[in-house]
Amino acid sequence: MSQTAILGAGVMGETLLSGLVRAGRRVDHLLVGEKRAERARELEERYGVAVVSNVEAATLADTLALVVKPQDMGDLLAEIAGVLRPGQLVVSLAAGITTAFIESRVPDDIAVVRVMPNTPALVDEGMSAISPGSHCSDAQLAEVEALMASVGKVLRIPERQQDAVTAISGSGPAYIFFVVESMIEAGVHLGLPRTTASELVIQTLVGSAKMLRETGTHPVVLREQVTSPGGTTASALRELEIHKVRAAFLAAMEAARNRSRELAEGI
Ligand SMILES: NC(=O)C1=CN([C@@H]2O[C@H](COP(=O)(O)OP(=O)(O)OC[C@H]3O[C@@H](n4cnc5c(N)ncnc54)[C@H](OP(=O)(O)O)[C@@H]3O)[C@@H](O)[C@H]2O)C=CC1
Ligand SMILES: O=C(O)[C@@H]1CCC=N1
Repeated sequence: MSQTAILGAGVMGETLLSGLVRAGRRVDHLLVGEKRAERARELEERYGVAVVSNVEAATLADTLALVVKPQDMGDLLAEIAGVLRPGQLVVSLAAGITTAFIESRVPDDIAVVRVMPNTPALVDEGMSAISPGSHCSDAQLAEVEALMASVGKVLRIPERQQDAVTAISGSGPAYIFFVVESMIEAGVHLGLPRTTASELVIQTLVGSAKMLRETGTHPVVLREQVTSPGGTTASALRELEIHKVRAAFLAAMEAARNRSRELAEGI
């Protein structure tokens, strides 16, 4: 089997690494590029994976997953470009960074794929959107699809949709955690013990998510089923509308989409 290297093993890089290990990928077919010695030791102990320099990883691996911050991508590409060879596949998981940005910094015969993953990959419920660069073959795109399928669902999308996808599923888990946190706090305000409020909210979230996925019913219909005429839910939803929560979600996701575009310009 071919060697895969993960360059940048922070939150998302380690999430991918752990998912590949869980999916049965042999650790001797994985490499990690990490510059901090302490972090390298931690990853070696936790996964038994070899942690090497970026240049060594880029020399040895067939597929390179770049999982550094968008602001660090230029430096990383400058560091490894000289050792890249024809036939290698570069997969970027960074927000904002376009395949054109990467292609302009690596040799012509390197295939590039852009991926927007999310952290639920940690529990194999990730959502990844993938887009091929200008000279990526179907087989190479399928390889990335298989790589990300080991930690959840994968969608192929045109690259022009990547900034919007980043705003929805890439950042999405944070919005959901924010809602959960807010509901737990509300439960505490209403006098419930924090543990009770947490259990109620988390199970409600899991149950609602399962209903959405398993019934395929539109969320409006599911919401209406909960909303008894003149009842408690109608009172709550009226407050959410008065406080413009729907408009706030739209504004928030537009801001995330715009930030993704800015990251591409190195702002
Ligand atoms: N977190 C998330 O939910 C998601 C993140 N992403 C993308 O994943 C990427 C990483 O994000 P995230 O994991 O959150 O960020 P982190 O800061 O947790 O991880 C980035 C890692 O890259 C390391 N790093 C920086 N420069 C280099 C280098 N030259 N060589 C090797 N490693 C390097 C950093 O080390 P050090 O700390 O020592 O600088 C750090 O460990 C970003 O591009 C982000 O857009 C995409 C979707 C979701
Ligand atoms: O906040 C960020 O920039 C990254 C990209 C999507 C989720 N986290």
